[in-house]
Amino acid sequence: MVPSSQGPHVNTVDVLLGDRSYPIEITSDAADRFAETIIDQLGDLSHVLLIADESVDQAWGRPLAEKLAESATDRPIRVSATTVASGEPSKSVAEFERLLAWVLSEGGDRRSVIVAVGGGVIGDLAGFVAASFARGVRFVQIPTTLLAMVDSSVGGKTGINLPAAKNMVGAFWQPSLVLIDTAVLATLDDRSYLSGLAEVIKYGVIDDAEFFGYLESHAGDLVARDPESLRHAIGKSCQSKANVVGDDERETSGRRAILNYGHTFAHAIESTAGYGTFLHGEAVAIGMQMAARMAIDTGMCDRALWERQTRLIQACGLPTTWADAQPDAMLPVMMRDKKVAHGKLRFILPTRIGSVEMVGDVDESAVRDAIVKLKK
Ligand SMILES: NC(=O)c1ccc[n+]([C@@H]2O[C@H](COP(=O)([O-])OP(=O)(O)OC[C@H]3O[C@@H](n4cnc5c(N)ncnc54)[C@H](O)[C@@H]3O)[C@@H](O)[C@H]2O)c1
Ligand SMILES: O=C(O)C(=O)C[C@@H](O)[C@H](O)[C@H](O)COP(=O)(O)O
Ligand SMILES: [Zn+2]
Repeated sequence: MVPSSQGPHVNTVDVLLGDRSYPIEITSDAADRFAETIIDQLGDLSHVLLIADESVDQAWGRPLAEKLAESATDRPIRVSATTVASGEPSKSVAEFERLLAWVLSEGGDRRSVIVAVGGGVIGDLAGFVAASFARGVRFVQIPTTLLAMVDSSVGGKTGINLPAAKNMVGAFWQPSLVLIDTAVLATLDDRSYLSGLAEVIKYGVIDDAEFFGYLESHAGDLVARDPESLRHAIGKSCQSKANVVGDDERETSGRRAILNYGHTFAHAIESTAGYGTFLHGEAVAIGMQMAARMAIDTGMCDRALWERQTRLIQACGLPTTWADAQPDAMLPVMMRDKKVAHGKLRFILPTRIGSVEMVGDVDESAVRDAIVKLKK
């Protein structure tokens, strides 16, 4: 991304959904232009409600709020701002209710626009507030973690957790705009950063064998946050997700369910370990290993896939096993997965690198075996 006299280079990926289409703008060192971009792209904008993760508020939330208030001198914009405590426990009914009350007390109405500044927790939570308040107001995603840049800010799945079921309450509600500035990642700790690489690896396994090969040869660069490899990985991931969501916005045809690879296990890992014990990406890494293990054991894929996936996950500094995994605790939680149909679990399992299938009618013993085999 080379800055020029016209301003920084912007790589745009479009999510094509008819009248709900929107651009994902990927830039570096351009966050000071976000206020202008929001004003230009959203048009009729009189009130912005900015919801930021407390850990990025000072560096990114407040400066954006000030710029928004200053930018439109001809047509002043009222800006309200609040913060949310960092971490998965904030994706709760209590925090959702607090934010709805806050929007109301700030005089929010159907013309208000919610701007989410943070990782997947803030995007999911603030997006659900946007989907719910006054039966839906527009919202903008400004992702500040790698995971949010490559996955959660795109596609319109918003929601919160119930104590025993991850993402169980929510809505499909598309953002009007996604603004990514990779410079924001400079303050992200290594554990949270690496967690985002799990969802990047997911796109390689489910959709794009060539990209998987790229990740194998650039894992070291990505772990070291090499800017060029990072921009490539973010662009490819957003394009894969945009294609899938464009084909099946609400997971009705089954196509979108491929984005759930590893997630039936991952959500049970997050929930049974206690929200916040594992970062989402860490649980997805272990969940993809459990799913690949099931695929080998049921003859759906060969061992080579398993070996390549294991090596890549490990090269990205992510866990591949969970010593405390308890099938008896995980199975009841898995039965609340949103892919369950007619009381039966359905899994996304790989057939080869770049291709997965939805599989129903899996024996419970195969699920238990996969969990136990990854219990090291
Ligand atoms: N909606 C979707 O399609 C979708 C997709 C994938 C994941 N998710 C959800 O996203 C959540 C995980 O997202 P996440 O990994 O971004 O976690 P997160 O939002 O909890 O962020 C991780 C940590 O990084 C901190 N942080 C964020 N940006 C920072 C920055 N720039 N500098 C310093 N610290 C920063 C946060 O305070 C937090 O402690 C999970 O709840 C998961 O279910 C949703
Ligand atoms: O966008 C999707 O569709 C996904 O499945 C992306 C996942 O990475 C993400 O974790 C999502 O929130 C899981 O959705 P859920 O429907 O299983 O709760
Ligand atoms: Zn995920």
